[in-house]
Parts: sequence; structure tokens; C-alpha cells
Amino acid sequence: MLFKKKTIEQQVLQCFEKIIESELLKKFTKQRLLTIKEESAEISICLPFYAPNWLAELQAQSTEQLTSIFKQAPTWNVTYKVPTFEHKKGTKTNPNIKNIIAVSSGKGGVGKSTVSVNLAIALAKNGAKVGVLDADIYGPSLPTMLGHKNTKSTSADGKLLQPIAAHGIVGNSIGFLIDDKDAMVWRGPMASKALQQVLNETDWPELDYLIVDMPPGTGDIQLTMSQNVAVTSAVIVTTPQDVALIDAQKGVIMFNKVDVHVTGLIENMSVYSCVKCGHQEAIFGTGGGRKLAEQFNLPFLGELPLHIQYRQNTDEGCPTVAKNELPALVEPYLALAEQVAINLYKNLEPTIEQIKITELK
Ligand SMILES: Nc1ncnc2c1ncn2[C@@H]1O[C@H](COP(=O)(O)OP(=O)(O)OP(=O)(O)O)[C@@H](O)[C@H]1O
Repeated sequence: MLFKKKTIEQQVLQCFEKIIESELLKKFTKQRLLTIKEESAEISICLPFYAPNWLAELQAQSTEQLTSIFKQAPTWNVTYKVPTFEHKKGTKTNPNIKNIIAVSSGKGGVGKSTVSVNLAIALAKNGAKVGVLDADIYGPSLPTMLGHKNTKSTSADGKLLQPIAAHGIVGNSIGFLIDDKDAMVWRGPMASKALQQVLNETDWPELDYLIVDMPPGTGDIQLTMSQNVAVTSAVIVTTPQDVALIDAQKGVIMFNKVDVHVTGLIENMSVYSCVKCGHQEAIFGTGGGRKLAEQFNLPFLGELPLHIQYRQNTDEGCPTVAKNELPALVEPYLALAEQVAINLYKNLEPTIEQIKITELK
């Protein structure tokens, strides 16, 4: 029997099959994001997410085999285009915002706001264009976390609010408009309306992701908000404690009920790291977030340690990822940002327009 010799392209794809998850590779080929040029030993890839470690790992693991296939070291030509993903609800959004990611928690105080702002900065550090919307109407913390506690929103045209730029991201919050005390007395519908106003009446620049720091809990306000805002997907923050896990479970159920996609779970305050001796202790237990993710068949996106610097840095207006001092605290966020971006792409389809544009190129 005669066997046809594999083409260079087939050999390269076979090499990638061993390294890239099959779901991803299938999507890359289907959406024509990968081009292999035999003569110039060139691999062009238009990545739909920013993930520097993932890319470095792919290159490191494939270089030897690719060099042998091409008979010379390959040249990588990497470009990026984050797609707008289809979301279940047809609500219209600002065309500048490609994707809205809601950061939610069933329970208060699990670190949702800290995670939102550090995750946003980490996504931006990895290369994406990112904004944050503080939807925690009753306790806006974004102004403090961005180091703009006393800044008030301005408007150039008297119609749209200018978002506040800091640490490589832009953000807006009800806290830039009014005093905390004023929002405390608002009823649910007013709070929901205020959020939609801040979302829709901000002059957002072009954003790959808008991170929305949702109010804690799974009550009426959260339900209304997740129904009225065109959320692409939600990520749920929990701590390993049983009570937080039960509430996180309610969060997943709430998003399922309102038909909002859930990207996965994040476990915050996983292990305590002693500043003095580096000793690590699982104060709130271990493995709860991972177990919950398994239970709902959701990706577990990452765990973040409990460390005093996270609190101190956000209180001082320079979140830990922006401060970039302790790699042990920054790296988990950069890895988390990669996981969020990759899992969004893996589990959601780009909008039709997006596919057409890619094909026409
Ligand atoms: N991993 C962590 N290590 C240490 N402190 C943390 C960590 N994550 C959050 N914190 C601190 O815990 C407190 C609560 O965090 P944060 O305000 O982000 O929680 P939240 O879930 O948004 O709260 P709320 O329900 O009030 O909106 C803050 O003081 C914050 O600095």
C-alpha cells in the first residue's frame, strides 16, 4: 500500500495537536487564525486572546520539532484580535465594548472588588484593552482602588462621562458621581437604573473587555442587573469556606436562571502567606472552589493567596498587579487573566460579523 508523504502543513498541525488543547486548535483552524508558510518557515497566528505565558510555552515546546520540519528555525508572526462573543441576550451595547464580563460573588467580602480591579489590570498587562465598571452601587470601591478617591467625573460634551484612566485601564463608578452616603438610600430599581446610566453614558474607549464589579449577593438587584446589562459572561469569586461556597453556588444558579454564560470560578484567599516567614496555611480550608467548579462542570480559573499586601495596595490606590512588587502575588493574577481570556474564547462563539471579517481578509 502506498502512503502519501505528509505535507509540511500537516506535520506542523500534528506537532501543535500534541501541545494545544484540541478544542482550541479546532477553533483556530476553523476560523482560519493559523497560517503556515512552507517556503519562508513562517507561522502566522492571529490570537483571539492575550496569553503571553501560554504562547511562550507553545513556542518553547514546539521549536525543536518545527525546526526539524522546516529544516530551519521558524519565524512566528503573532497578531491579536479579541472577538466580540455572542451572548444569549440580545440587548444592545456600546459598539466600543466588545465583551462585558461580570465579576460576581454570592456572598459579600470574599474579595470580588479586589479581584475585579487586579484581574482588569492583569488582562491589560497581558495586552488587552480593558475597562472596569463599579456596579457596587451601595459600596463603590473603585475610586479608592484606582487612587482617585477625590476625583469626580467630568464630561467634555455635557452628555457622556469621561472614564478615569489609571494603571493601564479605564474605569467608572457611581462613586465618581455622588457621595457613598447618597446611594445607600436608593431602592433596587433606582440602583439598577444608576448602573445602566453609568454603563451607557460613559465615553468608553475601544475595549476588549469591560469588567463589571457586581454588587454582592443574589437578590433582586443582582437579578435585575444581570438581566438588564448585556453581559457576555460571568466569573464567580468565592473563598474556600463552606458558607461562601454555598453562596457561590447560588450565584451560578442565578446566572443560569437569567441565561448568562458563566466562564468559571475563582477561589480567593486560598492559602494564607505569612509576610514574615513565608509559611503558608489554608485558613479557610482547601479545594472548595475546585470542587464546586467540578460540581457545575465549570472551569476552575485559578486560586489567589490571602496576603496583607493585596489589602494594603488597594487601600493605597495602587492594586498589587499594578504595583508589581511581589511576583508571588502578581503571577497568580496574570495566570488567572490568561485563563479567563482563553476560556471565554473556548466556550463562546464569535459573533457572525466577526467571522465574516476574518474570512474576507
Ligand atoms: N486575597 C486577599 N488577601 C488579603 N486581603 C484581601 C484579599 N482579597 C480581598 N482582600 C481584602 O478583603 C476585604 C474585602 O475585599 P473586597 O472589598 O474586594 O470584597 P468584596 O467581595 O468586593 O466586598 P463587598 O461585598 O463589600 O463588595 C478588603 O479589605 C480587601 O482588601
